[in-house]
Amino acid sequence: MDTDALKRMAAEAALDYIQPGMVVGVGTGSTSNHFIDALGRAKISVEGYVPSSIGTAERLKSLGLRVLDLNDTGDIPVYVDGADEIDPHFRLIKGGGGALTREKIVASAARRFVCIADHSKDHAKLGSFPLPVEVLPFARSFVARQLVKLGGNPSLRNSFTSDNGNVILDVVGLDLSDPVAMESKINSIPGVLDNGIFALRRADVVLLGSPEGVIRRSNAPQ
Ligand SMILES: O=C[C@H](O)[C@H](O)[C@H](O)COP(=O)(O)O
Repeated sequence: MDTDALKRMAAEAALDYIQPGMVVGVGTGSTSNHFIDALGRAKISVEGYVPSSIGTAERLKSLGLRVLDLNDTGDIPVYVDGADEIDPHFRLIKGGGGALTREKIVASAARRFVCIADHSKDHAKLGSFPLPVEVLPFARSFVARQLVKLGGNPSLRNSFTSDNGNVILDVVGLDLSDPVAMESKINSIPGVLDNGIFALRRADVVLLGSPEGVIRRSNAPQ
């Protein structure tokens, strides 16, 4: 079974967490795109969807699904999104597609975060995927120097501007053995919008597509 089929399997399993009348947060990326397509087929009568990126909003609209502005909703019952790495404590690295800042905002506004991925994203510890950091263009070089002081080796993502008009530094070499501490340290650098460590706001449920079926892990009472 190819990776895309495993992503689709996890995405379709996330429909179990969607109830009529809900406001649903929707992530970004290829796995989230499968989730959007599954929503389009399922036609659940939700109140609407809060997208984590312009691309996600466009895909939702193209399927006739109602898009809501986060500023017009209260707390969101559920957020569904993919990840680049997942550790056994439900902590994540995200931002391979550069949508990490809005993703973290919508995830933080959600009462339950359901993370969907193929099983290759499952890692004993975080750190093999280069950590995306969204940075104001004005502060790019300054932030890069601070990341080097933290032990990292940043490189500018080529020809990429985020939905918020910013650049992404992809950082290798950081010690992520304490993800909460590193998430906070990086975010305290002036000019950093956010970074792709999701440890302060972890996933609550992880659904992994695997050749044996969907592996379900839960971090919270259902
Ligand atoms: O910025 C992008 C997101 O964090 C994605 O959710 C993440 O990169 C996973 O993407 P994919 O589902 O395409 O593997």
